[in-house]
Amino acid sequence: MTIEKVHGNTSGLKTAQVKQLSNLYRRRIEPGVVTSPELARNLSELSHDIRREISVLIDRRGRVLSVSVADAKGTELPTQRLGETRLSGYHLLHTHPKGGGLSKSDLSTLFLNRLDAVAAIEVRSDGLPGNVHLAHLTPPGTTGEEEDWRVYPPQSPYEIEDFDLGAQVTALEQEIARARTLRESRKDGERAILVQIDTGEFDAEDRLQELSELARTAGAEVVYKELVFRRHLKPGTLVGKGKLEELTSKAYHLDADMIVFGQELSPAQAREIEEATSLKVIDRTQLILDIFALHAQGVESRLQVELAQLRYMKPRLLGQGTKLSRIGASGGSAAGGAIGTRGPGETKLEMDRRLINDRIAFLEKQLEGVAVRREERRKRRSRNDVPVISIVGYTNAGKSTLLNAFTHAAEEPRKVLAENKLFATLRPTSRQGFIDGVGPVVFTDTVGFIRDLPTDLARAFRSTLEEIGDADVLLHVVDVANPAADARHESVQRILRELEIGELPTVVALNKADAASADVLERERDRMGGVPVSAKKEQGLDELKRALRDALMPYVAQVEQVQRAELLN
Ligand SMILES: Nc1nc2c(ncn2[C@@H]2O[C@H](COP(=O)(O)OP(=O)(O)OP(=O)(O)O)[C@@H](O)[C@H]2O)c(=O)[nH]1
Ligand SMILES: [Mg+2]
Repeated sequence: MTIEKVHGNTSGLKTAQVKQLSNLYRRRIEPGVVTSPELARNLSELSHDIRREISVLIDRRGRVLSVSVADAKGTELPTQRLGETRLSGYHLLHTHPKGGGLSKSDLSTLFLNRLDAVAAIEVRSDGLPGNVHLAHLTPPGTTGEEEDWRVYPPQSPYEIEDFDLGAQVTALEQEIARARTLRESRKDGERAILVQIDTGEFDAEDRLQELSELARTAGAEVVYKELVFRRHLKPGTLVGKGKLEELTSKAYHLDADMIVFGQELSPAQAREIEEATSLKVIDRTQLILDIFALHAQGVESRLQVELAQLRYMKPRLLGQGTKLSRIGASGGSAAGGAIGTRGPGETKLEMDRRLINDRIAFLEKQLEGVAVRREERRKRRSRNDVPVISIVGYTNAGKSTLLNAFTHAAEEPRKVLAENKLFATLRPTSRQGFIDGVGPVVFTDTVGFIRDLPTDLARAFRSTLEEIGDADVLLHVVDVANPAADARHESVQRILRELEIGELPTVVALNKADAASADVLERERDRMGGVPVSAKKEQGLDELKRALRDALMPYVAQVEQVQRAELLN
C-alpha cells in the first residue's frame, strides 16, 4: 500500500510513526464539525509520541487534505487563488504539545489564508487531548473593531464536536458576499491603499500627499494611506512581513483591491509583496506611466508614453511567462482597463516578450522622425523673430490656466485643457500673446514636472522637455498655496539644470495667490522672489507681464540694435 505524503519536518521519525501519521489521511469526520473526539485523541497521542506539533487540513466534507508535522504556519496548504471573496473551504486542526491557546502566528495563518477556522488541541502530559481552542474570521468592514477574528473560550473535545462550524461558515460567507455587493454598488474606481516609506526625509508627508493626488488622477479611490517609518528597508518586502499582514487586514476590511507604493519596486519586490498580500501591487512609476497613458493625445506623446511603458515593463518580464501577464490582463485601451494596465491609444500592451524589442526599436525610430520634423518647425519659427516664453512648473501649478488667461483663448476650442489632475498637459502647446513694450510673443505650455520623474519617462519625453530650452525667457509657475511649494520649486530648478537650461532668464509666478494666506505669500515672495498672481481670477497678470517685459529687455535691445543697423545700412 502506498504511504501518502506527510509534509513538514519528519526527519528522525521512525517508519512506524510516519506510517501512523500517513494513516490520518484515511480519517473522516462529519461534515461541518471541527473535530471528532476520536480524531482529537489520535492527533494528541501522535503528537505526544513524536513531541512535535501536527497539523491537518480538513475540507467541508470532513476529509483530510493534508497532514504536516509543523505548526499552523508550516502547514501544507493548497495554493490560493487571488481575489477570492469567499473563504478557503477548509479548516486547520493542529496540536499544541506544550499546551496553550492560539498564538498570534496561528491567527495570522487563519487570516492570511482565509481559512474556514483554525483550532488547536492542547496535548496533556498523559498524551490525551486537553482543551480545544477555536477561532474564525469576523466579517469584513468591521473597521474600528480590533480583531479580524473571533476566538472562542476553550472547550473539551466532546464539547467542540457540537460546534456547528458548517453553519458558522455559511453565515460568514453570506456576510462577506453581502458586504461585497453593497460596496461594489457604491464603488467608483478601484480602491487603493497607499504606502509611503519615510526613511527620515523632511518631506515624506508631502510625498504621501502627492502619491494620493497621483492615485486620484489615475482614477483610484484612496481608502487608506500610511507613512511607514523605516530607517532600513527590508530587501524583499521593503516594510517587512508584519506590516504587510497589517495592510492585508486593512485591505480586507476596507475592501481595497490594490496597494500603491510611493517607492519604485523592483520586479522581485513587487512579486513578493503581491504574494504576501494577495493584492494588486503598483508603484509610483507605474502610476505616473498610467496617468501619462490616460492623458496622451497626439501621435508624439502616445509614442513617448508607449516607449516609456515598454522600457519599464521589459525587465519585469524576466522569469515570467511569455505574456505580459501583469499588464496584459485587461487590454490596453486608454479609457478603460485597470490602473497599471493602460496603454496609450489603441495600442494593446498584450504582446509577446520577443516582440517587445522590435516594438521599442520601431517606436524609437518613429520618435526620431517626429523630432526631425519638429526641428524643422523650430527653425521656421525662430526666423519669425517673435520672442518665446516657455511656461514651466510642477504639475498642477496652473500653467495651462495661466496660458489661457494670458492669451484670452478661453473660448473653445482654442482653450488649453486645464484640470485639477496631474499631467493634464502632455503635449507642448503654443499660443500667440502680446506684451506692451515688446509686442507679439509666443507662450508655450508644456508637460508638468514632478520630482523623481521616472527615468524611462524622462528619457522618452526628453525631446519635448528640451524644446523648453528654445525659449528666450522661462516663466516658472509655482503653486504657492501648496505647503510644499519650496520643495517643488527646487525640484523644477533641478530638472531645468539637468536639461542644461537652468541659465535662461526666469520669471517666477506665485500662482494661486487667491488660495494662499497673506503670511504665506509674503514668506514665499521673500524666498523665491516673483510676482503673486491668480491665473484663475486673472489677478496680478499685468504686473507679471511687466516682469516678463523686463526679462525680455536684453532681447528687445538686441532686436532694436539689429533694426538700427539695418536702418544705417
Ligand atoms: N485657486 C486657484 N486655482 C487655480 C489657479 N490657477 C489654476 N488653478 C487650478 O489648479 C488646477 C491645475 O491647473 P492647470 O492649469 O491644469 O495646471 P497645470 O500646471 O497646467 O497642470 P499639468 O498640465 O497637469 O502639469 C486646476 O484645477 C485649476 O483650476 C489659481 O490662480 N487659483
Ligand atoms: Mg497643463
